[in-house]
Amino acid sequence: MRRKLAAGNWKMNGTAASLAELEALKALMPENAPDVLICPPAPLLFRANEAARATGIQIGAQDCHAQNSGAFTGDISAAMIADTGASHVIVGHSERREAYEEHDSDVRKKAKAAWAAGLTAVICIGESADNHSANNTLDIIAGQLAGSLPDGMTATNTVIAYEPIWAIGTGKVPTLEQIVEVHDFIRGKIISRFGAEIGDMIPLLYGGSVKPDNAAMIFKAENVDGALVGGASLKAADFAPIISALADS
Ligand SMILES: O=C(CO)COP(=O)(O)O
Repeated sequence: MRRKLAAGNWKMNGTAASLAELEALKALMPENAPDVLICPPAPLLFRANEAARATGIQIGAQDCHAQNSGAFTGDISAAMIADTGASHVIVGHSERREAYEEHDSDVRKKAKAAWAAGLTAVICIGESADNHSANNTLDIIAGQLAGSLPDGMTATNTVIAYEPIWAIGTGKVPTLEQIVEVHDFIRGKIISRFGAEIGDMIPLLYGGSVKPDNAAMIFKAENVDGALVGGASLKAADFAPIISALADS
C-alpha cells in the first residue's frame, strides 16, 4: 500500500502567528488521517517544527540550494533545513522554475542535495497553459521526469507532485479523466525507469486549485496518493476537509 500524503505549501505567506493553524488543524483532522505535511516559509521552520511536535504533522521547506554551504547569499541548504527538524523539501515548483529560471538539471541537483541531507524531496512537474492547449502535456511531463528525477530514487526518498501550471491559483482544475491520464502516465514512466518495487511505491500528488469541494473528485484517481495544496492549506478549516477526503478515498 502506498502512503497517502496531504501536503500544504504556504508559499510566501504567514508569520509566527500563523503557526496556531497547526494545532487547529490537528484538532480538526480525522482519526484515520493520512500523513500531513506543512511547508511554511523558511524563517518559520524551527518554530513550525516545535509547534508541530505534538501534532504528528510533518514540516518541510519550499526550496533548497544544491550545495551544502558556501557563498550563496540568501540561499538555504538542505542540511540547514534538516537541522530545523524538517523532513521534506519541495524542489522544482513551477513558480521557481519560472521566476528563477530553474531547469530540470537544477531540480535534479536539489533533489540529490535533499537526499544527502536525509530529506524527502517533493519534486514538482507540470505543463504550462500553452502546452496544455497544444496537447503537449504528456511530452512535457516525460521530459521533466527524465530530467528532474535523479538516479537513486527510492520508495521513501521522493514524492512526485504533478501541478499543471494553468491550474495553480486559478480555480481551474483538470477533469478526472485528465488527472487519471497524467498520473497513470507518470506511474508507468517511473515503473519503467526504476522498476515496479520503487515506481509502484512513490506517492504521486496532484496540485493546482485543490479545495474542499473538489478534493473527493481528485482523489478518485487510482494513482493520486494525495495533494500539494497552496491557498487552501493556509487555514486549518479549509485544509482539514481535504485531509478528510483523502482519508476516505
Ligand atoms: O502551487 C500549488 C501548491 O504547490 C497549488 O496552489 P493552489 O492550491 O493555491 O492552486
